[in-house]
Amino acid sequence: MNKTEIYILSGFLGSGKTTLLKQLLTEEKKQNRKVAVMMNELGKVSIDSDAVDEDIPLKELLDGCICCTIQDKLESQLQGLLVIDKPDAIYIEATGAAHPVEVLDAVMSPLFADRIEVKGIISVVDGKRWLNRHSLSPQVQQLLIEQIRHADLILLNKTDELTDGEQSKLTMEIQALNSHAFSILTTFAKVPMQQIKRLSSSIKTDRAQAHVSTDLKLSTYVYQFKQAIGQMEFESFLRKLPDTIYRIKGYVKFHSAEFPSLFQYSYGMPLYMKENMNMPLNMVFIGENIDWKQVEEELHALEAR
Ligand SMILES: Nc1nc2c(ncn2[C@@H]2O[C@H](COP(=O)(O)OP(=O)(O)OP(=O)(O)O)[C@@H](O)[C@H]2O)c(=O)[nH]1
Repeated sequence: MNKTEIYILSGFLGSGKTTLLKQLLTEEKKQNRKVAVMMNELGKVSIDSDAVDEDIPLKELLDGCICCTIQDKLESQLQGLLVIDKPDAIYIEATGAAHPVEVLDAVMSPLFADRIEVKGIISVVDGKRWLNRHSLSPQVQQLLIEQIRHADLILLNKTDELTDGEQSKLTMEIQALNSHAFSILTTFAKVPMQQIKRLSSSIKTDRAQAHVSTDLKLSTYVYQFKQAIGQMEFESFLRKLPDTIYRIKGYVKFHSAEFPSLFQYSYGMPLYMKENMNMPLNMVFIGENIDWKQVEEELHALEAR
C-alpha cells in the first residue's frame, strides 16, 4: 500500500502559506496527482478556502488551533481522507500561531501513523517581518524562531520588499538558526516543485528508516509492538529517555491486561487510559536529536522479556 505523503506548511500569519499552497496545488494538478488539503484557521470563518479548487477534497478545521483545541477533530478528518479519498498527498496549512512540534503531534495518530509519510515541514518566512522582529513580543519572536528551527525547507519570502543587503542578512540569520534545511529566497512563494519533492522523508515515519542514523533535528518514529510487555520495565524505559523526546502516544498492552491502554506522554509526564477493545499496538514518538535505532533496540528488549 502506498503511503500518503504529508506536507506541513508552517509560517507566521501573513507570511505567504496560502500563496504557496495555491501554487503547489496547481503543480500537483499538472502531474495528475490526487491531493487533499487541510486548513486550520483561527476564528470561525475560513477566509482562505476559496484558494482551493472545488474538485480537491478540503477539510477545514475552524475555530481553534490544530495544536490545542481540535486535535480529535483533526484526527478523525485525516482518517476520513485516508480511508475515503486515499490521496497521494495531503497538504496541511497550519495557523501561523502553531508550533511545529504540536502540528506534527496532531498529525501523527497511532491509529494511522503507518499509513502516512510525513515528507516535511515547509516554513514560509516574511522577510521584512523577520528583519523587524524585535518590535514583536518575545513570545511571537520565539515562535518565529521555532518555525524556522524545525523546518525542512525554508522559503525566505517577500524578497521584492527587500534590498540586496537585506536579503543577504536574512539568509545568513536564517541559516545560522537552521543549517540542515535548504533555504531559498522567493517572491510570492514561488518555489520549484523539485525542491518540494526532494523533501525525502527527513522526518521518519517508517520503522526501517530508523536504522539510518541519529536525527539531528525534529523527527518522528513509529514502533509497532508485536506482543504484551511488562509495565514496570516500560516505565523504567521511559525514565531513561532523553528529555528531547517531546511526545509519545500510542497503544501498549501490558502482560496482565485483557486489552491495550492508550498511552500519552508529554514533557516527561505519562498517562494511561484503559481501552475496552483491541487497538493497533502502534506507538508514535516525536523528538529532536534522537538516535531512533537505540530507542528501537530498547523497545525490542522490552518485548523479549
Ligand atoms: N509583496 C509581496 N506580497 C506577498 C508575497 N507573498 C505573498 N504576499 C501577499 O501577502 C499576503 C498574505 O499572503 P498569504 O499567502 O495569504 O499568507 P498566509 O501565510 O497564508 O496568511 P494567514 O493565512 O493569515 O496565516 C497576501 O496579500 C499575498 O498576496 C511576496 O512575495 N511579496
